Amino acid sequence: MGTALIYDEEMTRYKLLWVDPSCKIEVPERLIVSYEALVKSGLADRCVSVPVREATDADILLVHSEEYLQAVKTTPFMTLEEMQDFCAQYGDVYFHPNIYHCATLAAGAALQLVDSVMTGKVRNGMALVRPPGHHSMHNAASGFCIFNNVAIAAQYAKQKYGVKRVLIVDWDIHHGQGVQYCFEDDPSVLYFSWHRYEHQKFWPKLRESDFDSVGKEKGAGFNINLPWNKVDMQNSDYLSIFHHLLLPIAYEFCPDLVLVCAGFDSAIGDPEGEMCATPDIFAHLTHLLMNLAGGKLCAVLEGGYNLTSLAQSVCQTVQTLLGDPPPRPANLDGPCQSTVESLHCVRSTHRQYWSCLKHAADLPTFDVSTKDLSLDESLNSEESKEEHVWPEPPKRLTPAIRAALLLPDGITCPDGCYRQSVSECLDPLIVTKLKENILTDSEDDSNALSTLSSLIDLVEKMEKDEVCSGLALVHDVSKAMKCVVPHAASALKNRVLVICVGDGKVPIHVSEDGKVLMVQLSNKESQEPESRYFIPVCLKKGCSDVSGFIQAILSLLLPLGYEYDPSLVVLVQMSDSGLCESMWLQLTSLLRGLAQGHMLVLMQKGNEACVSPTASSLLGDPAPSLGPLVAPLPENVESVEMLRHRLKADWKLLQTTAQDIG
Ligand SMILES: COCC(O)(O)CCCCCNCCCN
Ligand SMILES: [Zn+2]
Repeated sequence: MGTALIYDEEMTRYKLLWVDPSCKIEVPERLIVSYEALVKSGLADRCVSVPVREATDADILLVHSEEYLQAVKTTPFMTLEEMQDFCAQYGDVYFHPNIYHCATLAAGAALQLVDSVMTGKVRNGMALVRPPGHHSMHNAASGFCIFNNVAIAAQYAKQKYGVKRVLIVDWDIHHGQGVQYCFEDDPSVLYFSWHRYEHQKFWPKLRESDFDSVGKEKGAGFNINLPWNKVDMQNSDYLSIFHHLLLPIAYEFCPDLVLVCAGFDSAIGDPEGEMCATPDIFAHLTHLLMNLAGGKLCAVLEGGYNLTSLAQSVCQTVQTLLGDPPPRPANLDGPCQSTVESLHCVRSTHRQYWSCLKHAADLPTFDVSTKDLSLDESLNSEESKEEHVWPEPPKRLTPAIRAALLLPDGITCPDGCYRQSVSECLDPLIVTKLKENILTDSEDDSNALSTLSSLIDLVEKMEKDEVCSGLALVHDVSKAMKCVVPHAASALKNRVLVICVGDGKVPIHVSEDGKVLMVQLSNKESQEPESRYFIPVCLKKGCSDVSGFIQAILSLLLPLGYEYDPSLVVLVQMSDSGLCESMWLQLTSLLRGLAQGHMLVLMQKGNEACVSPTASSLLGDPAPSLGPLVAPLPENVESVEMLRHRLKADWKLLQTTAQDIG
């Protein structure tokens, strides 16, 4: 199934007709440069083009009042003065004779996207729309928004498709107060928004945008606000919030549909956001959401005012929706102090609502609301705002072969995958190396020899970007590891992240040089690790504690993986991994976000049934939903937390509390 792209140039046909400094950034070119970048990059052609439609009155009345709709309907017939008077009652929004029509198309586009995804016509999609939506309220326009496109889409999905749970992720840099108000008491819609806040000094300057607005009555816990109290936030800050706040709750909530208020004013260069996160981060944010709801994800454009970073960010998002692995995240750092404070506050505030946060620390004792008087922001006047420059996002080449499989005879190769032939012509150099290090002389049977040298051949194709990912079903995964890992680590620029799932003994000694980072997920008592680069994660009852396992992945393994930034991931399914298939597929899919998708999966013969589903993960298909999660086993939470506490000095992306940051 493909990716829908919804765009209609009619939505470029309105603009600001008078002088208003607060509205001048919302220009038609925003849509034009975004669409043109998708066309120029060839991404538009890879999408399924879906037409817009006009939202009906009934659609709009799902969120807005009759009188508000009627009032907006009169604007096309207003004089300029009447329009300006009409705007004066709202904040930071302008009207135009054609804006009502465009607003019905923007809302209609979001509904077309929901229809396309919910009917299975496409897997996911993006709608490029204006006017944006997340500020508009039941009775009022606000912040360039007329109708709340995403809120209408959520109500529509519930009403028309009986969707039980909708997750709305709002990565726009402004708080979508309109969405918050709409679903405040509704436990079927989980609204997550991060937003520039600066202790209520930044627009829309609302007290209810702070982290303690958790929702009301039945909706308590289903509204999550992450305030950015400083600017210049970076990729590490954004990833930390996803790993330690949004994703654990999202997996526990287990949505049937994910809607994204995809505003790109949170990208570097934007005059509103003044953040430093680079456009490629949106590939990772998208990727990290794509394994929820079985991949049913609808992204709807909100803000984004730097035409360069907007266009780049839109392309990063769409390319990931198409299944291409994200680019390697450039030089991640840890989250900054302000981020960790906000993270700490939100986690402890939501602890009572979400079992994944039960272990979260208490609210910090120090007064988090200390205005940072040291650097008076007002000094930060126009002149001193240096022009941000950033490199073009890395070319995300899509290797000719997305997944190459090395399978024993008799096992069919799943569709879309390339069968790695067991090489006949063995490279004598490799043969000797194998004989010396791996094969005991007794069994230098040609079969093992050819399998292992084919494995090496596969890894080399991955290094040359001829192949994106690989899967090998072998007799002995330990031997395969001993053959592949040292070989891959020996290449100069390589860093190899090895994840072993299962209780077998890891057959590789991990040196301190950092070329290999080994993580073993098993139910073996966690002994003291031999080296800084061997991390044993002990999960009782194997991996049947699904929520304990997903917690370990999201708040331990992924932060480690992103910070380590490997060039290759080797994922080993030891014989007795005891992992349920859907958990295994979530792990495979999530790890694809690393190493630009260069992942080699080693599976023990006997797990034939798992080959095809794993291959579809390697092809970019979303993993099936895990279903609603119960509380993780306390002893698993305990062991993961202890490990995290021990490792966070070395691995800064593991920090979640103000104390952590030291
Ligand atoms: C939902 O639309 C996307 C948006 O959130 O970006 C709208 C932002 C309105 C920002 C209003 N203040 C502008 C001050 C100009 N310096
Ligand atoms: Zn915005």
